[in-house]
Amino acid sequence: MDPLKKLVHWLEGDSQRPAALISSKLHVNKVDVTGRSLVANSKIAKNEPLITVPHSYLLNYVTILKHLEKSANWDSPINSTNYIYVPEGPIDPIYANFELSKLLQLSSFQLVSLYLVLEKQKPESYWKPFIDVLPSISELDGMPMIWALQNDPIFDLLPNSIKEHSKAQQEKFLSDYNAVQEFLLVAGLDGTSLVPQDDFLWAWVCCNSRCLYMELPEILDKQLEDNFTLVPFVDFINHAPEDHCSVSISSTKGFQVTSGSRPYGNGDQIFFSYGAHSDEFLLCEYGFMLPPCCNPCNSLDITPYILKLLKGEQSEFLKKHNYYGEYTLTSNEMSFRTEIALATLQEKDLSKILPMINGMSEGAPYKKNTNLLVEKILHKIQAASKEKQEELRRYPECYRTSLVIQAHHNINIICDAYIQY
Ligand SMILES: C[S@@+](CC[C@H](N)C(=O)[O-])C[C@H]1O[C@@H](n2cnc3c(N)ncnc32)[C@H](O)[C@@H]1O
Repeated sequence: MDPLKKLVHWLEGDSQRPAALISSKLHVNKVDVTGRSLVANSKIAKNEPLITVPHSYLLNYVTILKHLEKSANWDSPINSTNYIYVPEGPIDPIYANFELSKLLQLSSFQLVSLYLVLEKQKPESYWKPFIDVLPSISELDGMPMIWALQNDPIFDLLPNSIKEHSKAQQEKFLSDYNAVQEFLLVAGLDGTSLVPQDDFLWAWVCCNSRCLYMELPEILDKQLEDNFTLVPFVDFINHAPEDHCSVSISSTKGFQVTSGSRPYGNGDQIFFSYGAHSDEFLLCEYGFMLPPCCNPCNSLDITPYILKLLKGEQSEFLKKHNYYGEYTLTSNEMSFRTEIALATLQEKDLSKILPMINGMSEGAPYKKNTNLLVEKILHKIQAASKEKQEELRRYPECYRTSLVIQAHHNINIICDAYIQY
């Protein structure tokens, strides 16, 4: 049976497992570039229920603890999880080694990724229908952090801000991998053969690109970023900048999707917004960008260029007033932080900047030089971007090079909005 049909069959439940609800008006489409997507196959009204996935099919810290307790000599610290179905079956000798106190030190990313890798190795996992439809690592090849981990020279030709973002992700990934290896070592297991780095990378990027917000019980004492779950079928919904359908989680029913504030016609794709994200963010975290000129959240970070120009006293002033760093521009406007920093650069008497910070002055005397400074910085950025694009021509065209070109194109659109030719 086709993996997608197996997933739907699994979600239909049986005499023991609850049933998910998937509207017959939804169809899963498979396109090369955007992967799978959900499409309406007949008219859908406003606020129509489309999908409900019970907790028994959600993969997160809570459900994993419930599955692991079967093989361990401890009970999950989360009370009243009887609503989560766990199949009968033999004890797993690997999970039997897991100590609760050590397990609870793992973050959501660490635990869910570890569990995905171990369950993927089992021919009979309860989660198999879900795991079999998760994307392969090659389907997530748009994520530059993967290029960096593979030492692909094309990574270097990306704009600096994307490189910085990806390097931070890479560090987080490696630190999560080390934490999991440490956990397995303490459990007396051979971590590197049980969880090879490439397998962990697959699981980690699946979590990163498919996680949906779900608050974890307070007793787990986790960080904000740990509050996520994976949700089969709902994770086929692609991103659009404006909200289409609405998603929510109920403690009794599970994860729910309704059509939201607009109706759909036959053939319309169902989207929801992953957040107000720029193409740079979408590329780093999800491995894609919106079509050129379609992303209203795109901005250009000129922080390093401004920081280089600031004198000690000016930096101290900006730090004192919480205006140090995060200087951005969109094609329509420069951020207020950027305006303050550029005015500070021009002023000897820094007390004169305070009325601007307090909203009592628009800073008119600084505007002309501010625009000149911005132009100068953007010329430098454009020159660096041009150099990288020329270097890129030495490489054969491929998906990665097309993404690098678009990333530079996005920069040029913003530069062109400010530079007088
Ligand atoms: C939650 S999944 C959505 C379903 C996914 N397309 C699939 O095949 O399973 C998120 C991934 O879908 C892709 N994606 C989401 N929205 C997209 C969009 N607007 N354009 C292109 N790819 C998109 C990206 O690969 C992203 O990492």
